[in-house]
Amino acid sequence: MIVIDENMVLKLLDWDKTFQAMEVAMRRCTEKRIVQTARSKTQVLDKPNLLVSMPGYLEDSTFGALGCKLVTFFPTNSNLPKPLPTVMASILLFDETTGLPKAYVGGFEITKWRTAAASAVATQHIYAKRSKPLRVLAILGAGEQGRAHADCFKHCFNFQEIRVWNRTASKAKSLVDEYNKKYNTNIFKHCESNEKCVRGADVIVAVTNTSEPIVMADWVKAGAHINSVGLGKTHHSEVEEKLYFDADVYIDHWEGARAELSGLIKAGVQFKGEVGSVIANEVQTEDANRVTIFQSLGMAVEDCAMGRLIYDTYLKTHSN
Ligand SMILES: NC(=O)C1=CN([C@@H]2O[C@H](COP(=O)(O)OP(=O)(O)OC[C@H]3O[C@@H](n4cnc5c(N)ncnc54)[C@H](OP(=O)(O)O)[C@@H]3O)[C@@H](O)[C@H]2O)C=CC1
Ligand SMILES: O=C([O-])C1=[NH+]CCC1
Repeated sequence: MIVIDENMVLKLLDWDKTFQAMEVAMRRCTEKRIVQTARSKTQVLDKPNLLVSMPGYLEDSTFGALGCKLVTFFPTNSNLPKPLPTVMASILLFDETTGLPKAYVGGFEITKWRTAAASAVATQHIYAKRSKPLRVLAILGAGEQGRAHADCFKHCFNFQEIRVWNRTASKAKSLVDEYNKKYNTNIFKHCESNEKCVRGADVIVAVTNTSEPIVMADWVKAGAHINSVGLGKTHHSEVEEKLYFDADVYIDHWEGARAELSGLIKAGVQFKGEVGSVIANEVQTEDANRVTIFQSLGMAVEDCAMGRLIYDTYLKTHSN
């Protein structure tokens, strides 16, 4: 079995290929060329800490794979004397003919990259391909995912302003300073409040652990697109609930949504469709003034596609 550790994974990752892998995973999902069930969650007794297993099979000549991601979600890690990431992951790939384990692939970087790229794919297909404005991006949350989204959206789109807000302001300020230097630009701007960050933004990315809404309906401009990524207490705690009734809400996978968005479903929110069906041009939002929301849950087959991409790239670059 090949071991591809986090350092190696980071060397092999590439935004364009990650975007392509997410497009394929989402599209195959809608074409029913995947198998994945709702994730199973093992909670560490009375703590909020979870071990989550995400097995999946994706049929595709380029990105297809049989694999399982094991992900830990330990929000208490941020309070440790030496903080550790709150989301960590490992991916196992198996030979789809024999079932033999093929590779262990570190899943920490992959989880960041593929989640950010899934938001970018959703933004491209639900929003940008309708020739909607891409002037101001608002990122709420400057943790691992906030940083990955900042890199990914800088790479995939051409925003004139990328605003960043974080509950702990110093982290957003560090991100802004670091990214303006890294990209030799001044488009990254720190926002003192989530309201200032959201008002007037064309595209909004929420990537926090909040269990209280941080994107209020009245602040969101007509026709804006929101990627809500954070898990929080439920998978829809970042956006004020009333906005879900006035928006077209897209999901990554029906089965995952039924299991993990039961709160929204019980409240009566209807989902417009999977992102895969938008990629396939089967569903689209027609009204330019309607807000769109991608409620990102994350899918096992996204990790399968990434495992395959990294495995193949590793073999190509380490042929001996
Ligand atoms: N949909 C998907 O596919 C995936 C979703 N996720 C989810 O994305 C979220 C972010 O993950 P990640 O960046 O790795 O986590 P980090 O721990 O690195 O960052 C957490 C962020 O949430 C903020 N936050 C925590 N509590 C609150 C609160 N009450 N109000 C406002 N902000 C708060 C933190 O702010 P501060 O700095 O002030 O503490 C920080 O910006 C998590 O909920 C995670 O489960 C992760 C992977 C995949
Ligand atoms: O899909 C994923 O890996 C996750 N979703 C929420 C936390 C981790």
